[in-house]
Amino acid sequence: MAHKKEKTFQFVIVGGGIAGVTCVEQLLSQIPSADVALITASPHIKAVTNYKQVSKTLEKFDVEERPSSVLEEKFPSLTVIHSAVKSLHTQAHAFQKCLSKAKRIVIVGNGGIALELVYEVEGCEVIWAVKDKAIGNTFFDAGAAEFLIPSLEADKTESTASCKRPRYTTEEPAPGASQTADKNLQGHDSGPTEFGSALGPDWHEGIVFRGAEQVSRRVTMEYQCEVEKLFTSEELLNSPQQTLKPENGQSWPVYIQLTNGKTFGCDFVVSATGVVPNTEPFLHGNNFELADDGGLQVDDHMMTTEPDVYAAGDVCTACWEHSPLWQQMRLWTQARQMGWYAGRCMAAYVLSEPIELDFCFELFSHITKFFNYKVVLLGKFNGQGLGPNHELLVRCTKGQEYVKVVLSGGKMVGAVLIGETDLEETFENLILNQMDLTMYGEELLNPNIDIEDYFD
Ligand SMILES: Cc1cc2nc3c(=O)[nH]c(=O)nc-3n(C[C@H](O)[C@H](O)[C@H](O)COP(=O)(O)OP(=O)(O)OC[C@H]3O[C@@H](n4cnc5c(N)ncnc54)[C@H](O)[C@@H]3O)c2cc1C
Ligand SMILES: NC(=O)C1=CN([C@@H]2O[C@H](COP(=O)(O)OP(=O)(O)OC[C@H]3O[C@@H](n4cnc5c(N)ncnc54)[C@H](OP(=O)(O)O)[C@@H]3O)[C@@H](O)[C@H]2O)C=CC1
Repeated sequence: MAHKKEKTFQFVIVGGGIAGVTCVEQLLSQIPSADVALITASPHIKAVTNYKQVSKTLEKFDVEERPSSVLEEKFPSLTVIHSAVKSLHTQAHAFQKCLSKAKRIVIVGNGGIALELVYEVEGCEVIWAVKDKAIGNTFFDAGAAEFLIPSLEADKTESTASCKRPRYTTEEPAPGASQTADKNLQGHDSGPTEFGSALGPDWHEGIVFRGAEQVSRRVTMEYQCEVEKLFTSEELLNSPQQTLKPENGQSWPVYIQLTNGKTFGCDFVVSATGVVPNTEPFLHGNNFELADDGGLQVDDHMMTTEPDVYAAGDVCTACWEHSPLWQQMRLWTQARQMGWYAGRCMAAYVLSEPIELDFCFELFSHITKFFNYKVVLLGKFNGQGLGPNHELLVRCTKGQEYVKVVLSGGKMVGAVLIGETDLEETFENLILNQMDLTMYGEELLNPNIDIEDYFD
C-alpha cells in the first residue's frame, strides 16, 4: 500500500486574501524561522502596498495581486500550497461581457457594491431597488444619501450654494451594519455557491462598465422594496394568469417583480446583497461556534472556539466586548488589521509573551470613495447602538461637502465626512479624547471657525 507523504507545519494559514497574507507577514517578521504554510485557492495573493497612516486610526493603502512566489522569495521558511478549491476567476469578465450587450439592468441591494456599481455603469439604464428609504444604508443616513443623490444624475453642474442644516434628530436609531446571506455580483443565472477572494476596493479600477446604449448614466430609484419574483420571458409567456405583460411589447430575457407591485424587464439582475463567511470547509467534525452572521466566533486574541485555531478578516466575527466606539464591518482595512493582530497573537502564544487587544480596535475608522467623493467614517457614524440618546450636528454644502457629527452626552462619538473636509484628524482626536463639547454647541461645525486652531 502506498503511503502518502505527510508534511507538518508549525503554523498553517488558509486564505491568500489581505487577512491571510498580513497574518503570514506579521508572524514571520516576529518568528522568521517558523515553518509556515499558506494554503490558498488562487495562484495569486493579495499584497498591501503604499501603506500610509493618514491619522492615528485612519489608514490608506493599495492592494495588488501578486504571484504567491513573491511571498515565498521574501520568506524562505514559507510554503505556499495551492489547494484544489475552485478559484474565483472562472467567470472573469462575465459581468463586463453581459453588460456590453445590455440596455437595462436591475441592481438589488443597498450596500457598498450597489453604491459603486450604480455610479460606474454607463450606457445602460439602471433600475436600483433598495429596501430602505434612502441609498447606502450600510454607510449613510438619509441626509448623506440626499447629498449624494444628485451625483447620480448625468448633469453634474449643480450650484454649490450652502444649505447649512445645523441640527436634527434621527427618526429611529440606525441599525448596525448587518451581514447578509447572498453572494455579490450575480447575474440571474450564475451559481451562488462559489467562494473566492473578496475583490476589494479597486475591483472596478480600470474596468469600463459600459452597456449597449448611448446614454451616459440613467438611474431609476425604487425605494422600500424587495424582490418578489424573477421570471424569464418564456415563463412570462406561459404564465396562465397573464399577470405580467411585456412593456411596450418589448421582450426581455428576465423580468423582476418587486414587492412594491412594479415589474421590470431587463437584461440581467445584479444581486449586491452582502457577503457570506466561507466557513463551510472548516465545520465538519469540529466544534466551531458560529455567530449570528455566520462568521467564526473569535475572542480578543483572534482565537476561534477551537483551541489553536485563529481566524481573521471576513470569515470571522469579533465576539469580544467591543470598545464603545468600534464595530466590525467586513472591510479591507479590518481584514488587514485583524490579520496583522492574529499574526502577533499567534507569535505571542508561541513565545509565551502577553498581548493586549490592539489600539486599532479602539475606534472604527474607514476611508473610501463613493460617487467620486472622499468618504471618512469614524466611530458610531450612524449612531449605531446609541438608541435615541444622541444628537446630530450637520453641515452640508451641496455638491461640495457633507459633515455629520454624532454626539452622546455632549461628547463626540462618531462622524461622517464627505468631500475634502480636512476634519478627519481633529474629529478623530475629539472622539478619542472624549472631551465634553457641550459648551461649543453648534459652533463646532461653524465653517468660519478654523476648528483645528480652536482645539489646539
Ligand atoms: C466587490 C467588492 C468591493 C469591495 N470594496 C471594498 C472597499 O472599497 N473598501 C474596503 O475596505 N473593503 C472592500 N471590500 C471588502 C474587502 O474586500 C474584504 O473585506 C476583504 O478583502 C476581506 O479580506 P479577507 O482576507 O478576509 O478575505 P478574502 O480577500 O476574501 O480572501 C480569502 C482568501 O481565502 C481563499 N479561500 C477561501 N476559502 C478557501 C478554502 N476553503 N481553501 C483555501 N483557500 C480558501 C480565497 O481564495 C482567498 O484567497 C469589497 C468587497 C467586494 C466583494
Ligand atoms: N468602498 C467600500 O468601503 C466598499 C466596501 N464593500 C464591502 O464589501 C462587502 C460586500 O458589499 P455588499 O454586497 O454591498 O454588502 P453590504 O453588506 O455592504 O450591503 C448589502 C446590502 O444589501 C441589502 N440586502 C440584504 N439582503 C437583501 C435582500 N434580500 N433584498 C434586498 N436587499 C438586501 C442590505 O440591507 P440590510 O443592511 O438592511 O441588510 C444592504 O443594504 C461589504 O462588507 C462591504 O462593506 C463593498 C464595496 C465598497
